[in-house]
Amino acid sequence: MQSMINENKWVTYMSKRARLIYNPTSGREEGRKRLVDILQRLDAAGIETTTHATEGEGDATRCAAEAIDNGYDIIIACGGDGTLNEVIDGMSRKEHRPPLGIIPFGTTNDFARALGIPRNWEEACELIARQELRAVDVGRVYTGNQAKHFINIAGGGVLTELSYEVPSKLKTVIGQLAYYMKGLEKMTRLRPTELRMNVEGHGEFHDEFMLFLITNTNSVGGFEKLAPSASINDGLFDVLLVKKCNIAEFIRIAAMALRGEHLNDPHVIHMQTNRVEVTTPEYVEINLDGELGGSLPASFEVLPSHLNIFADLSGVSSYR
Ligand SMILES: Nc1ncnc2c1ncn2[C@@H]1O[C@H](COP(=O)(O)OP(=O)(O)OP(=O)(O)O)[C@@H](O)[C@H]1O
Repeated sequence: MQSMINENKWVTYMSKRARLIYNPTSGREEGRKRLVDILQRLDAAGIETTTHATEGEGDATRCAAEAIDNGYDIIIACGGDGTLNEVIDGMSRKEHRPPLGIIPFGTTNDFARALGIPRNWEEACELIARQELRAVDVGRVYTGNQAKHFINIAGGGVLTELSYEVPSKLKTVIGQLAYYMKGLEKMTRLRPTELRMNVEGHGEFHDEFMLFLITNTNSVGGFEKLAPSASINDGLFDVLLVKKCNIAEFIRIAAMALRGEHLNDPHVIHMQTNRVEVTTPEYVEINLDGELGGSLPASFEVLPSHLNIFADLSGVSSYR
């Protein structure tokens, strides 16, 4: 607590304590280089910030949970979608969840893009300083009796394995292009998977599918029109299924998806729901926000308005 004299009156104000969790290897390692500037900017806004540099997988999850236990007023995730996913996972398990700030320094930054959080670090800090909060839905997935969380997308099928196959060094050097290069390589290995999906309100789907996607936002892997009706606070997932097809058809559907014209294709099934169960006789890995999240069988549910995130409520800021 600090005190100061303002117009001859003693005014007492509480400065806020923030825990900034950053991944020094994210994107082009920009977060690490900008750290001092970020701390100065937050300090000027009355936010006293301590930092934690993540050392590897799972570290951001642990650190976010500890920060809540230690009574921090604000948690800030600084990195890419993987770091953000881990922070959200750590926070979503807790009963008390302080506001979350996001400074995007990753390669794709899907969630920041979906929320209109600027890619420019100064503008992202400005949003945190302004302290306008937006409630957002979080996805919870159970595999066995283990629960994990995602903010942007969950999925399975051959192409969703893409993101964790791109080596981080390659991502650092050439950014988003790395995904597309790896994607082209993967096309040659494309094959369908037998899935049984129980979609609340829509019934059971049992067929061979190229992939399934369960999205919480409308911006996924650079495809900004993948689920045009998806909203981060409607209490619903958008589910997309692509039925068995050949490589040429799949490339055609992917090209249509870039333009947001895929939903009427006969190979594509699109639904909105708050709960999905997926089983398969095969071994199918699950992708959560771009990272490996276990394997099927799994059940997915929406936690409506589970987190409060610093965002621009006027809609003026945008990711660019
Ligand atoms: N010090 C570290 N060295 C290597 N990997 C780390 C380190 N700290 C965290 N990680 C791992 O790196 C993963 C990816 O990080 P992150 O998403 O922030 O960056 P990115 O992959 O460049 O961005 P994007 O996910 O937007 O493509 C995290 O899920 C985390 O498990």
